[in-house]
Amino acid sequence: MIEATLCFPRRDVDGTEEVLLIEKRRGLGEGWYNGPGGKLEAGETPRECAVRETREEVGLEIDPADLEKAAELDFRLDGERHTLCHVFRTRTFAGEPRPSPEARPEWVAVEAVPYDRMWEDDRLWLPAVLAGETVAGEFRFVGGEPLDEADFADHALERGVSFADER
Ligand SMILES: Nc1[nH]c(=O)nc2c1ncn2[C@H]1C[C@H](O)[C@@H](COP(=O)(O)OP(=O)(O)OP(=O)(O)O)O1
Repeated sequence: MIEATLCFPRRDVDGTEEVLLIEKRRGLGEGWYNGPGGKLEAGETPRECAVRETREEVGLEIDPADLEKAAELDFRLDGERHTLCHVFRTRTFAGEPRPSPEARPEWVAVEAVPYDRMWEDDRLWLPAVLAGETVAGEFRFVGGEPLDEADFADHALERGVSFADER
């Protein structure tokens, strides 16, 4: 099973709530919008991975302590656990987003998140994450690798979960 992260930086511009998304330029979900993120490296905690991936992909610096854990997503493919994704959000970061070979960053109004250009599961959990809730979800795909070409089948979502035991 792969362990991965997603990070959603937030800001308020003259009363409009925005979230930093990326258009992914390569890898899983290429061509779709998502948060910065990626796979854990050996010895890394999810929090450390989210900080590193956000730095590598869009150039923002985040103190790991400023990340708030928002979700745990269990992506299953053909009945097997495929990817466990840890989702974080933060309003505290340094720097200006810049593009990289992996990602083209874009500040988007929370009211205008392009769900039709994202993973099909995102519309089920991202609104809650952007509303400040905590969620745990299981999302089942069928049809074989790669995950981003499989068919989304069904899901279960729990709200108001506690991540107190986060490593
Ligand atoms: N169903 C899904 N919905 C979603 O929103 N994000 C998903 C997802 N399944 C995987 N992801 C995200 C989690 C993680 O941020 C990313 C993993 O993609 P990659 O394998 O391309 O990782 P990396 O960006 O680390 O790539 P490498 O640099 O090649 O390791 O995709």
